Amino acid sequence: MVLEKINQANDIKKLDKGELLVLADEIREFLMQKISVSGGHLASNLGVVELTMALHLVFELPEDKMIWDVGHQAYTHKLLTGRRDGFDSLRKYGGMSGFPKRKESSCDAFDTGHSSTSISAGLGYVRARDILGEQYHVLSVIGDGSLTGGMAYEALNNASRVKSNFIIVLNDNNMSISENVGGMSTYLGELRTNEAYTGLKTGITNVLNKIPVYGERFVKHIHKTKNGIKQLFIPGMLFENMGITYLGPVDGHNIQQMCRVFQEAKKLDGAVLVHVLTKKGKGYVPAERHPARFHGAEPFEIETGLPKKKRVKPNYTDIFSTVMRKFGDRYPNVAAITAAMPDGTGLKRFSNMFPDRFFDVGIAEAHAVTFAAGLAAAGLTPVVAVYSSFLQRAYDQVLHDVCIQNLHVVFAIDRAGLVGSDGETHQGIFDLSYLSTIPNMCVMAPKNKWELSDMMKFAVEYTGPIALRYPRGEAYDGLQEFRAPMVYGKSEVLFDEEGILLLAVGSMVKTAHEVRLYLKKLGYPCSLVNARFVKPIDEDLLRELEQEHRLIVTLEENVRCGGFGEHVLDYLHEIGSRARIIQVALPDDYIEHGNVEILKKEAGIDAESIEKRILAEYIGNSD
Ligand SMILES: Cc1ncc(C[n+]2csc(CCOP(=O)(O)OP(=O)(O)O)c2C)c(N)n1
Ligand SMILES: CC(=O)[C@@H](O)[C@H](O)COP(=O)(O)O
Ligand SMILES: [Mg+2]
Repeated sequence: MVLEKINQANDIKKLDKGELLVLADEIREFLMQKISVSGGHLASNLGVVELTMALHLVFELPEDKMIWDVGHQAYTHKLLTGRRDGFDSLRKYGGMSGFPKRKESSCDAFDTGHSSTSISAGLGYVRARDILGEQYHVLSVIGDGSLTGGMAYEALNNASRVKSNFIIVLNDNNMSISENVGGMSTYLGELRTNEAYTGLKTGITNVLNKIPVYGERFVKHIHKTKNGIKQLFIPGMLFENMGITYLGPVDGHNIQQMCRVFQEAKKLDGAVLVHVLTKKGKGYVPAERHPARFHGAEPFEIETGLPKKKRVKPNYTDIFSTVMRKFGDRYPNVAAITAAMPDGTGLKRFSNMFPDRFFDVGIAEAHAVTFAAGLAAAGLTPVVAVYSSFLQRAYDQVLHDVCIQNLHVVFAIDRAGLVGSDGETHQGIFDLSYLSTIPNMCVMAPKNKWELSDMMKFAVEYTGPIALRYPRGEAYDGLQEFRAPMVYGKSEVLFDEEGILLLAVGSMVKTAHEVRLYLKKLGYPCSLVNARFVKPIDEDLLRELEQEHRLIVTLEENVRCGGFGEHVLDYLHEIGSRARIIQVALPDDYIEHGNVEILKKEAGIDAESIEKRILAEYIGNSD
């Protein structure tokens, strides 16, 4: 196998042309075999096999700095830098990350996970290189979807001022996770289908393929100047007019052609954008046909493309999706917004039924929030459906544009809590903290699937900024007998006893229920309260219950710093409570990838760890 000859960076340079073609096939086969077992970002990775090979043929690693935007497409890069064995533990606890990680390899120049950061980071490298008088190349590889993110434009605006070489590779597969959106996408589409380009491409192919030796000399000759290059390629005037040299479009599955263009790009002064055309899912028919389904794939059968595990119970996203579909009919003023995640957030059904009130704004969370503020100011009821970790992008917009004006924007925050295999960039473990700091904001978390629906109704009928957060994965369908009406700022008492009080938020109500059953078996009376509201906390109830309980345990799937437990503790301190407090929360740290159950155990927020902690505290202080 040719792939076995690749054991470290730059090994690819030792292969001949024939072996390179075999290697591309072997990489695709390898990725399909591994990802069909582990799950992972298949379609994006299949699309960039040749592109990554060409980059590794032209650049020197780790000296040159290669920055992958989002980083979900860096599997071939990992393979070409000696990490083949890591694929057996891909995205597993303690195993290889699904994203570039500086601590994993010296060939990973920058950690990514969230989109549209690569040009800024690359420019930072360029400026530092020049100040320090160092000599290496910097290249940022960004997808067409990621080019819809505001940071990318801010970075291009600054990149146009740089005088030394900086290469931006635009990997254009005409897809984000779903269809790409917006004016830039349309512009790239025009470049792709430009008749003149199609004609020239034929010309280039003729030159390069039919008369290889003389053709190559000819190409070399006219490549000597920037203008010469432009004779071969149609300039992307938008970039050119900004001061960024545009090369392309180039066939992203033709290694030789890409190598030539990258060699030329290396010679140019200033920022240069190489526009590479690829096919998402290339080489695996189901992924080519359904790139969105194979963007982030669960383990699947290679023959059919179908998932290995059939989902029996709905997840929280499904419930949200159903509710939004109903609300579209019931509330004509409700509009829905997503930042490039119509499938992931469950808004697809709403978009099909109510296209006029649905907005996919691209990977633009900050814009999504201020856009929602505008809709709210004008009389609509916007629901921003967004993953917890991506909303981090829009903290100021939530504060400055929504909350200061006390506008009625609903934030439906999915993937709140530990998400698992995507790891630290994607864990949704900070939202309770960062949202609780904002005046006027109301923050809720449902205990089960019915409460998600009730909270959505409450949120849509409320009149100010309001957020509800729910986790990735299967919706909890226990405790269905408890469905007290929603009242602003009021918690729900599930069991009222004495001694120990478990005060749990959202997903942790299920865990607290398990803990309570265990404690009851041991003979300890135990109350259980579903907090429902994290902001404001139910102070009246706390004042009442702290009298009857010697130990109060707060439980949340959020970092301890600034979280629910701290707010409760603060209040209890204020009223001079003498109750003992245990805060069950995540540590002040980033949590790596892995199975959620393992991560919970590691962090001490699983039922067993909590039981041990409570018993130690309660029995140790039982006199
Ligand atoms: C800030 C942020 N929002 C949303 C996402 C989710 N996301 C990951 S990849 C992706 C699409 C990226 O499209 P593109 O850059 O074209 O890469 P492709 O998958 O097409 O190769 C999205 C929306 C993210 N990673 N970061
Ligand atoms: C790379 C990225 O940001 C997304 O593809 C993310 O991995 C999706 O996560 P879910 O699988 O939870 O939708
Ligand atoms: Mg794309």
